[in-house]
Amino acid sequence: MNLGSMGEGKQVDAIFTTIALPKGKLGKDALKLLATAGLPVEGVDTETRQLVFPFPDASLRYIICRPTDVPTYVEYGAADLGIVGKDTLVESGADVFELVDLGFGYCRFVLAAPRIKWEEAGQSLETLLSISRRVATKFPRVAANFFAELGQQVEIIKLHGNIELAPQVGLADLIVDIVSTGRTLKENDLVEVASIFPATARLIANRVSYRIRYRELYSLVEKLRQASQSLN
Ligand SMILES: Nc1ncnc2c1ncn2[C@@H]1O[C@H](COP(=O)(O)OP(=O)(O)OP(=O)(O)O)[C@@H](O)[C@H]1O
Ligand SMILES: O=P(O)(O)OC[C@H]1O[C@H](OP(=O)(O)OP(=O)(O)O)[C@H](O)[C@@H]1O
Repeated sequence: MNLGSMGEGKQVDAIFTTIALPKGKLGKDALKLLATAGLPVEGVDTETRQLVFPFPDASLRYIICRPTDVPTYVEYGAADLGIVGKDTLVESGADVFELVDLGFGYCRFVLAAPRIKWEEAGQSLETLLSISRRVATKFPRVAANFFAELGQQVEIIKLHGNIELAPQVGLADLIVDIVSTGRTLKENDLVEVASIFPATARLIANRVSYRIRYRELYSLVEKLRQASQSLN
């Protein structure tokens, strides 16, 4: 919920609905979803330096965020709605409503190991984990939950990208990362040794604004839900 300026030099107290859009891999599909839902998208680009796109006639504005920041903008109410990968959402631990599985941006979390280590362990996860204790990941919360469920104690090393590098230079024995085509694992001679959970893009909402502005937001959410169904 935000107070916006309505142009013509005239300041009007208009309540904009703010939607946080991710730049990067999900940006294009997010814009396609908005267009399919009949929302304005003229001139919106998730990859430029313009970070706010207001549409006063529709009382709507989009803000362009780093994907990992989308849950934060929504949780704090700087955005009413947001589009974010389930992977990022779970990792953030943000207290938001998860409203719609939008279907695009499919990937899945895996535990992966260097092929040679996996073979040395006789392709047994138990054996592998008895000799491999350091895990590199961009997703420490997801990794910690996964190992806690297995009842395994490991050391988790947080990285910000190119996770597949860590086992090649001895920083870690294993990685927890998202996989889509599997190409990156293959190119780095890593193999999936356990599947954790799948992820797709989600529509999320700020808990307070979704309650207070239920009517407007519900109608927007339904348009987006129907658009996602028609695209999948
Ligand atoms: N290889 C992939 N194939 C398909 N979807 C992916 C892939 N990698 C990531 N995703 C999905 O796209 C989302 C955004 O990924 P992207 O690489 O654009 O940003 P990021 O680097 O994870 O975020 P940040 O820049 O904030 O760290 C991920 O959270 C995930 O849901
Ligand atoms: O299975 P694939 O289709 O090869 O995709 C998987 C890769 O995509 C993601 O990386 P990203 O491109 O987001 O870069 P990052 O390492 O900087 O996170 C993920 O972390 C893998 O490295």
